[in-house]
Amino acid sequence: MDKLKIGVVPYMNAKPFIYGFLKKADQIDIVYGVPSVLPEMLVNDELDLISMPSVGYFRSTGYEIIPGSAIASNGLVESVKLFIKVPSIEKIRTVALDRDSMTSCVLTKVILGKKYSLKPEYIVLEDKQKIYNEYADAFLVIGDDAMNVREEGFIVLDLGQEWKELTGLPFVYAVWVAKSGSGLQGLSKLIIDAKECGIKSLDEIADVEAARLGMKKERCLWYLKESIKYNLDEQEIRGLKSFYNYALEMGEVKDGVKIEFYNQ
Ligand SMILES: C=C(O[C@@H]1C=C(C(=O)O)C=C[C@H]1O)C(=O)O
Repeated sequence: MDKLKIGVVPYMNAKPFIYGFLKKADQIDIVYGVPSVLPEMLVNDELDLISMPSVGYFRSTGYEIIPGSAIASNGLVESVKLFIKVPSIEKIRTVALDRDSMTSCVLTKVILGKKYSLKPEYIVLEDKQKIYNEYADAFLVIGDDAMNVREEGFIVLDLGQEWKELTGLPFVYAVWVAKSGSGLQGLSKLIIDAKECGIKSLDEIADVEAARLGMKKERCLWYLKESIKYNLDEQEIRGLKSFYNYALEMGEVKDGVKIEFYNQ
């Protein structure tokens, strides 16, 4: 039988799932890609299943969400941050958005628009090192890099926390998605099993990640245990629907997309 090709983000937040997938290397091939490139690989049938940026799901049809798992936060996320260079939030006129991101680019627009009544110009942040130059007033950085930015001289907004303050809900950055009618069996169990295996091994994962990223193990463990949430339960689904409504109002997603679950 062909191996299942799973596309995942290369960040620490996906490592609990990856840890479990690696235990089934005889059945699974893992392909790493940043959030802005994975959806296209699913469309082109290069992959069977991906951690789909929530916005990617809401921009298309023909996908289904595998129940039970997500990459989410309920308050502080630590790895999705807006670094503001101007002296106050109200002074932001230009924002450079991490080119690797899809969901958090729209989250930035929702937070600045709805919480701070701002409509800045948005440009692309091609190279994260450029945030130390002053070519925009604020910079969105996601993933592991966001945790290693030198924060002196910036006002920093944690967008997971900002979302929680705006809505009182968790925020879902990515869901697990396959094409509708792909006929693949047992996907929900496969992902839940992988996640449970990873969650039992967070201590070991934190050790590896600390060495990989040059970070303290305690910080990695806190991030993996407290900041990132791995389940897609009722509250997360409410957060996802609320985000869809905001994104729709801002013209960022397709009209009429439903949250459809994969049930094979
Ligand atoms: C929490 C994060 O979530 C990621 C952010 C995404 C995005 O902004 O498009 C997509 C997938 C997630 O894995 C992060 O990048 O740190």
